Amino acid sequence: MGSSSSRTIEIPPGKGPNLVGCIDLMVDHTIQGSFIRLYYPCESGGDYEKPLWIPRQEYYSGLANFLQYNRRLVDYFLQHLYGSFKIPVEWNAPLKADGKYPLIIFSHGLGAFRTLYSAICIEVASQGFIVAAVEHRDESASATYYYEEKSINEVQQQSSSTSALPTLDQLEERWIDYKPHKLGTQEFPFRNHQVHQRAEECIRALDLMTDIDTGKSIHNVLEVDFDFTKMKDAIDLCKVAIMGHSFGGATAIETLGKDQRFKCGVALDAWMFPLDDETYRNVQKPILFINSEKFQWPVNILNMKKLDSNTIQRKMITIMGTVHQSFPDFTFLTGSFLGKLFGLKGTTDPEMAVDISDKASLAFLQRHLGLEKSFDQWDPLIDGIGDHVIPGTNLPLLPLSKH
Ligand SMILES: CCN(CC)CCN(C[C@]12C[C@](c3ccc(C(F)(F)F)cc3)(C1)C2)C(=O)Cn1c(SCc2ccc(F)cc2)nc(=O)c2c1C=CC2
Repeated sequence: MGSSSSRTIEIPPGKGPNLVGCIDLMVDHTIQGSFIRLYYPCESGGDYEKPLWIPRQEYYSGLANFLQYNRRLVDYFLQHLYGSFKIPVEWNAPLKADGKYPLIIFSHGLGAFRTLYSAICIEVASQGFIVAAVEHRDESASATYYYEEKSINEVQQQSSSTSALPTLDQLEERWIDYKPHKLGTQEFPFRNHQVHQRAEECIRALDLMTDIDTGKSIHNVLEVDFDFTKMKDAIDLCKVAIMGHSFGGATAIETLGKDQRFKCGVALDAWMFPLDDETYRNVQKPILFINSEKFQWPVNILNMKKLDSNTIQRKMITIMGTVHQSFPDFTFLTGSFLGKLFGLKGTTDPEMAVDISDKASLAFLQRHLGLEKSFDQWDPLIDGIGDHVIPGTNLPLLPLSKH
């Protein structure tokens, strides 16, 4: 890492053979709709702009609110630092026509939103996947938005449009901020309700990707001119998996229990608290738990072990020298001093940590989606064999587990 002046902080580009395209998709405009940042293998040779990492100012004030620091100060600080920051993808580039791609649905953590795991999503897409990073409307995101029809009389003032689907000028933007659980109330029912809503949103995202694969005409509320009919027959709907970080890890497990179309899951530092007993009974699919060294605690690990099985592959590894924030993008975007101060970096180099997580994920996805790639070269990582990884957990578990 050069000195702070010469250092360029950036999200690493994908290591795979594909250039990565990116587009935002909201269908329909209501709070029940899907809001996705799509990463996909794209054609090379074009000259496409790179999209903003955090595309709207409102996300910064949402983050400031979530972080419970001085809202105006953090809002200003984050905007000043990251406001013009772009990610290494080709915005609105045409999909690379190369048969059917396996599909990953990605679920963000508490206080995050759809764009903050771009390093992982870009790497997976570069390896030949379509990745749909959903934005949850369960009030767990730092901020998110949807639209409502303007009251009818306002709309009548405008050109009375005949098209059934409203256009942006007839819609009102509505923002939802992060909602902390009310102190003094039970946190479990609140988070459990959210994890069920989050799973439904992942299922609806798969329904939307299924519509896109059938070539159905898609009305993208976000008036970007991406032609989704180009994705007809490009998604292998028999090879669908779900990934998520922290609350998103719990969401991945919940979704696997609800919808058999998802064939396996990768839970990155899962937060198991929101899950109910029925979910543990319902999940019958392979799961890879990739844990950080510092985030986990005994009860959370024991909840993961409740999913151990002799018949269904359930794997757990821990990447040493990592923290909870080693998975989201912020781990790349601060110098080591601030990074360690805010708990955004561990002692293991951030790129190496995410690289290990990505390789273990790809090996697990190849094994359980039946891919014909070379990701099986990283199979040892799934068994906790390799630099900076151990099998299972680093935690000294409760004596209970000895019996
Ligand atoms: C005070 C707020 N208090 C609320 C419960 C705890 C806040 N907190 C620890 C934080 C997030 C932290 C963070 C981020 C980002 C900067 C920045 F400066 F770089 F922007 C700084 C400092 C502050 C590390 C977590 O919630 C940890 N966590 C997360 S963090 C997901 C996330 C959020 C925002 C991001 F920008 C990136 C990633 N996702 C989960 O699903 C769960 C947990 C805990 C249990 C379940």
